[in-house]
This record gives sequence, C-alpha cells and structure tokens, in this order.
Amino acid sequence: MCSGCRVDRGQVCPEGEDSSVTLFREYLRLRTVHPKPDYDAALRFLDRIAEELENTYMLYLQIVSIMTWEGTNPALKSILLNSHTDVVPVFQEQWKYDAFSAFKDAEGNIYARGTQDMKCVTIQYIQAVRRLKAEGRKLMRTVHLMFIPDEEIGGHEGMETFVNHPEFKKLNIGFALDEGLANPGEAFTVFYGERNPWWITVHCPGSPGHGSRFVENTAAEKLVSVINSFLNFREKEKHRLNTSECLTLGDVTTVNMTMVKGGVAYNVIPAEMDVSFDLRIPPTVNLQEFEKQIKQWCKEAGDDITYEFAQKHMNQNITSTEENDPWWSTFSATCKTMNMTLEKEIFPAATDSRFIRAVGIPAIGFSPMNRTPILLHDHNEYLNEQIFLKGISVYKRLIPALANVPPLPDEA
Ligand SMILES: CSCC[C@H](NC(C)=O)C(=O)O
Ligand SMILES: [Zn+2]
Ligand SMILES: [Zn+2]
Repeated sequence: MCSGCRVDRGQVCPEGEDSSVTLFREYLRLRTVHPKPDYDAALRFLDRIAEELENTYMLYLQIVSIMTWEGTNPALKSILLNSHTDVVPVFQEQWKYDAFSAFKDAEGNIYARGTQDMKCVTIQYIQAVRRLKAEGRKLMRTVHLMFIPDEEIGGHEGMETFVNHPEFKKLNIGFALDEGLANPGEAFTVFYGERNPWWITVHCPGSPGHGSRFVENTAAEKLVSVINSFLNFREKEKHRLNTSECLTLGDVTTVNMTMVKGGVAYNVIPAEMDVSFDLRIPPTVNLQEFEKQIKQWCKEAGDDITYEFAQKHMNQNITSTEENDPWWSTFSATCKTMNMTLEKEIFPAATDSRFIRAVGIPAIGFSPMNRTPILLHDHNEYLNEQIFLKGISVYKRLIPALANVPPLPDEA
C-alpha cells in the first residue's frame, strides 16, 4: 500500500503521482543528515517496507539492516544491493526549496538532499524487488539489500567495520552493486574501482624569534617549500588530465591543500606550521613509490619535517570488466539489451565499495541516472521523477540477471 494515499504500489496515487515516487519523497523527508542523522526514522521506514515485501526477512545488527530475499539455491553466492542511509549537511540558505521537503517542480524535478546520493538507489532497489516478487519471480541466488550508516563520514562505524563482522561473511556475497554518479549525457557511468584517499598533515618545525629579524631556518620557509612541491605536482597532474582525450578524473592524482595551521601573533615567528592535503590516488599508482616522493619533498624542505595520515587507504583492488568475467558480462549484456551505453571509470572520491572490494568481493558503482547533472553534496540536489522511475526498470532487469548467473566453477 502507498503510505500517502493507500493504493497498491506500482499504481498511480490519486494526485497522479506514481507510488514509487511518493515512497521516494517520503524517504527523502527523513532527516538522516549529519552531524546527527535520524537513523531510527530510517529503520522504522525500512522495517515497514520489509513487512510489506512478503517472504523477506530483516536482520538488524546495531544500525546496519539487511533485507534478504532468499534464492532457490541459497548455497550459491549471493548478490548484494548496497546503499547508505545517511546524507551530507546542507546550506539551506543556498537552496531554492527546503532540502528535506522533497519539493517537486512542474518538470517533475524532485529537490532534496539525497535525491542523487543515494536515497534514489535505495528506493529503486526496493521497488524493483517489490515488482519482481509481485510477478511471482523466483531467483536462483539470494539477494541482500543492505542499508548502512555513516558512509558520508568515512564508514568507520559502518561498512569498514561490518565487512569484518562474522555476519557479513555469512552473507556469502559473490557480487555487489553500490552507488555511482549521475551522467549529464545519454550514457550511464559505471565505476569498477576507486582512487585511494590519503589525508596528510605535514608538520614543519622551525626556529622561533622576534618578527623584526631575519631568523634562519623558519617554519614558514619549510612550509612554503612543502606547499610548492605538492602544488607543482598538482599542476602536472591537472595538465595530464586536461591534455589527454582518454583520461578521466579517476585516472590522475588530485592534490588539494585544505588546511593550514600555525602562528600566535604578528611579531612572533612560530615554532611550527602545519599544512594538510587531500590526495586521491588512482589504483595504477605505486603507493610505496608515491610515499617515497612525499618523503623526498619533505626532506628537500628542511630538517625535522614529519608527516602523519588521517586517512591512508592502501587497497588497490579493482573489479574485473573483462568480457569473460561472469558478473561483468551479465551486467553489461543486460544493460545492452536496454540500449544503455556504459562509460567505465574509476570513482574519483571514496564510497563504501572500497571496503567491499578490499575483502575480495567484486563491486560495481552504479546509480542509474543519465541526462542528469552531477549534484551530489551540492546545493539544490535534484533528480527528475522520470529518470528515477526508469532506474527501477533498469534494476528490475539487472537484479534477476545477476541473481541467475549460473553456478561458477568454485561453486559447483
Ligand atoms: C575518505 S572518507 C570520505 C568519503 C567521501 N565520499 C564521498 C562520496 O564524498 C570522500 O570521498 O571524501
Ligand atoms: Zn553516497
Ligand atoms: Zn556522498
């Protein structure tokens, strides 16, 4: 039943809105926004849906929820449909509408935080499964819909921890789908890997003294040298990206200076100055060599410079997109039957997929949104209702195709 107007889902509500859109807008109104996400509201919402979807069972582990549709051969590896429940904060004064009202304009554009990242995908998974079940379809492999918190703050209390939980291993996942990005053109972008985030702070100690003198060996001189080394490298990578036809952002290393700290007064030369950078490193880069380069930049800048990492991801697993890979060939062939053009890329930022790939499970980042500007984390994030509805049809084809991949050699 539709929560708004109580008609069966898949039908049109009296106001003329598809009930899947109504459900999506209801989910968007839940304030699962950092820094204090209302995860209880999300759990109540998902619990209600699990009750509606017959023969689906819910497992609750702290705040992770998993809705399971058991396959006809549950011994086979399962399919994971992953989505995070949290969303990033908004600057409300920059929005055209209340970011948690899910306002729909005359063109059918729905405005709310999470429309693209990634409440759309959550509801698309659910509605695709609902329609398949309503048709009486039985799938060979078990399908798990996982709803996970804290992706937006690094996943430490979410996926990073959960992939090492015995209950995760019990899910026996063979292949996972997780979030991707919108594509402004006709094509759909799919992500088979991610760049590794390295968040680094470089500490530059120096001789203190009176601001009126030429003190030798100051922290500021070292800081300038470190900054120049990082930012010169940034320019080179930017140039490489801008002069190549075939590279995308995920194929080059980005460097951004994000914080500077130091100093107490105009006339006191400080004993230390610190600078922080956000680095994103493609899976093709040798990480040991790259760290050696950082050490060299620090050494060249002067004595006693140290650095520390707030994030240092080292796993470079990527998911096969070879035509002989059973998961990828099924995914891509199914998209082809729907006349969808796929653009394969490395995800430029970090999602929970990195933790899934790190434990050896192939994962594809995919949010079926073409003809849509990339607005995740931006003001006025929106998604058109027709694009949203098309995504349900896409998953309705993809989910059975993946869940009916014949037993693999290691499953026989
Ligand atoms: C390193 S944890 C932070 C995760 C965040 N994810 C996204 C998609 O913005 C990021 O890439 O900055
Ligand atoms: Zn996301
Ligand atoms: Zn996000």
